[in-house]
Amino acid sequence: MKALITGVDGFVGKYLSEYLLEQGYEVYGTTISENYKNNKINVKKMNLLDTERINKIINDVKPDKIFHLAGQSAVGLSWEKPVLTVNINVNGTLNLLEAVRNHSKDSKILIIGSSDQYGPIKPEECPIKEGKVQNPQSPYGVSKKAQEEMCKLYVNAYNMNIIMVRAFNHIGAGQSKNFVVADFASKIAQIEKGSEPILKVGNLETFRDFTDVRDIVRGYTLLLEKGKIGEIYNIGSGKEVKVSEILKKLISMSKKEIKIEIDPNKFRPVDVPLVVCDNSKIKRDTGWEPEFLIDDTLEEVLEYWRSVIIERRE
Ligand SMILES: Nc1nc2c(ncn2[C@@H]2O[C@H](COP(=O)(O)OP(=O)(O)O[C@H]3O[C@H](CO)[C@@H](O)[C@H](O)[C@@H]3O)[C@@H](O)[C@H]2O)c(=O)[nH]1
Repeated sequence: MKALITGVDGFVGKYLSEYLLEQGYEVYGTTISENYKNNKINVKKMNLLDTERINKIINDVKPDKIFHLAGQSAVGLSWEKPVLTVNINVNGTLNLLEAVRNHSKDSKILIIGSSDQYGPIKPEECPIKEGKVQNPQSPYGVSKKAQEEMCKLYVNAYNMNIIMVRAFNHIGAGQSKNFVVADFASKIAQIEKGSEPILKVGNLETFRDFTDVRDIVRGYTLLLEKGKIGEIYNIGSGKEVKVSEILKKLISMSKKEIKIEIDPNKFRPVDVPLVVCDNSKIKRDTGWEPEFLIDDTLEEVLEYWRSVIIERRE
């Protein structure tokens, strides 16, 4: 069974490729980077906006399963780079769909969307079901909604084998500092290594549903094995945590005295206050259950940053 992961060198791609290898898949992965090497899988350099290259790779590999992870995934960054975000997330996905339609129509494709597509949610609408009307409030959320609309069209018009997932926040070792847990943990590790003991943070009042990335990649794999074509699935733990609580937990794992400073530059023009996943559909159709506990994942993320941050010498 051949699986192709776009964006294999990203945070989720690295975990997914390991998991698929363990499951016995022959793994192919695309990257935009010149430097990514992994001799356990077949790595192909590919830019999602290079249609010729995408067509060639899909035609050569003809994967049984495609996990489309490549994209611009940071909500904060999408406010700074809205055009890039839409180009990669909408046009890039469309280029992939066209290549599959032309050269490998039987491939099953998992398209990664986001809970950010829902936009602001009232407490009484939580946990959020897939049927909730979408009202995205960031360039990123709008791009992911548009991506999904294109996919629905390709299922209806061309009978393509596409399953769509809306992922809620996920965390783990190796995630970029654009995301809140990695941002906080990396700064705590820096402070432990001698930086000024001031932790600058953004909006601590929001609630998010955090899931360990290892649970997420297992869910993605189950969706392409057992999910229904043309359907949309939420994936997330089903539990909400306040961002201030995450900060408190991480700081309590450190022996250093740390002063918290609210930095207005870290606030976003619009920030969704509350997100909680109703995961009953993915559980029902695939048997997926989250396994990791958030406190254990936070410990591991902090340990990871401790291992990569170098001692500061004055
Ligand atoms: N990054 C960051 N966020 C902070 C900080 N302080 C507070 N926050 C708040 O922490 C929350 C989570 O921020 P992110 O980790 O950047 O995640 P997100 O905006 O919820 O987006 C993530 O989740 C989506 C699913 O809901 C994903 O689709 C998206 O790709 C991303 O992973 C936001 O309310 C953000 O304002 C900080 O110092 N850094």
